Amino acid sequence: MSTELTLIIVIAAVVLLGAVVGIAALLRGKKTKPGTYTTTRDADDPAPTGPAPAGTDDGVTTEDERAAADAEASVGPASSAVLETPAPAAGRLARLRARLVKSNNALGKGLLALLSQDKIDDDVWDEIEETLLLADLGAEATSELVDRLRERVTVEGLRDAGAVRSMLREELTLLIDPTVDRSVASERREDRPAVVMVVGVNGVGKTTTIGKMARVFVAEDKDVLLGAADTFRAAAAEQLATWGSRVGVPTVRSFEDGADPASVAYEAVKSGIEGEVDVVMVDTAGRLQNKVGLMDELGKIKRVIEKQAQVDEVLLVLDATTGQNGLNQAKVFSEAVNVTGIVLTKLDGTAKGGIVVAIQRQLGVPVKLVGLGEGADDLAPFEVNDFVDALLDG
Ligand SMILES: Nc1nc2c(ncn2[C@@H]2O[C@H](COP(=O)(O)OP(=O)(O)OP(=O)(O)O)[C@@H](O)[C@H]2O)c(=O)[nH]1
Repeated sequence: MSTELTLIIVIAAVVLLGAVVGIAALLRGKKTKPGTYTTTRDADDPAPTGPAPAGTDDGVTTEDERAAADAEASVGPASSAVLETPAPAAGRLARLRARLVKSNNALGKGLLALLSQDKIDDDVWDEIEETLLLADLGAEATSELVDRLRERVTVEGLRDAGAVRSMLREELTLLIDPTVDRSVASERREDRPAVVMVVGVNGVGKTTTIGKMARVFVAEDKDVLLGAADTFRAAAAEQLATWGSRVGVPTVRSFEDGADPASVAYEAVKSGIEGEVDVVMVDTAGRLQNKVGLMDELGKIKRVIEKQAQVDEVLLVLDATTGQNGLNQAKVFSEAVNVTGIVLTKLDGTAKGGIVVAIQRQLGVPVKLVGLGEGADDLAPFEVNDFVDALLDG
């Protein structure tokens, strides 16, 4: 073979290889613009930044527009030297069951013992009722459950311990309602990320919950972005950014004292749209000078976000140990923003697991997630069957 022919073959081979690599790259597609991160999980990804957005003329108040235009949020640290690998979310409630069992022995064991007695007279029914009320089930659900159990005991007669257990399991399951959709919006809709706002009074565990949820989404291989719109408490943004950086999730925050929370929320969602992430989670303040101010602020944050994307989920975080007080808070919040789900935290620290039932029934909003400890992965999707099992099998 002549040298020229060999040269031609080599050149042709190089051109062919280049074409194949080029086509492969095109086929793989590009999710984000150059300069923005392609996944939140690469430690060396540059964080997205962008100019402050301008207000729009779609009928939202001037104040809201100014909030959007004044945004000066910036992205906090997105990388950490060693990224943690969060535990998968599936089956977490079952895995964390011991935490519930420990705190809810009184409810499950108490009911089983009472219902397994040879003779269930009025005094026993009173005790059953008291046990349920003490577990924070609420008056309405308690009387409904007692009526149902009385009817069944009368019709079906007294049974052995196994039968009593399965009767209780059936009735508690019905009460908590296994048919309710408890999924949390975390899928992109057309060209927008899912937007999740997290609200609740201070100290209930909002920031911690967002951090834990970010880990759940990362475990599901989703791109996540956090927005630190709790500008009331200076350390809150730092706390949120730290949670994010542990799993390579960036946080949009403002370094300005007392920055407008709506601006930060706007910037976060804008970055999320530009970076084509799957889900943006916005943390909010739980404390302001007064209740009216807080509620106004939450409404404003939501309206400002909605200039660019629908708010798919408003999660209200409630501390399970606060009982009835938590319910009163919930009512106030649901007047300000349309709450779509409850995260019940600190369920590991209370024997009052019945609050799950009371909250759902009184608010008409499902419990979607439960916090079962301070650990990074101590948050579980709420599963009715696992929850009832934990109550009864302690
Ligand atoms: N035992 C237990 N502790 C929890 C749980 N969730 C949160 N906590 C703790 O509750 C405390 C308050 O949590 P934060 O996330 O700071 O609360 P926050 O609602 O963001 O508070 P503000 O930013 O002041 O509004 C922290 O010490 C958390 O570790 C849980 O499920 N179980």
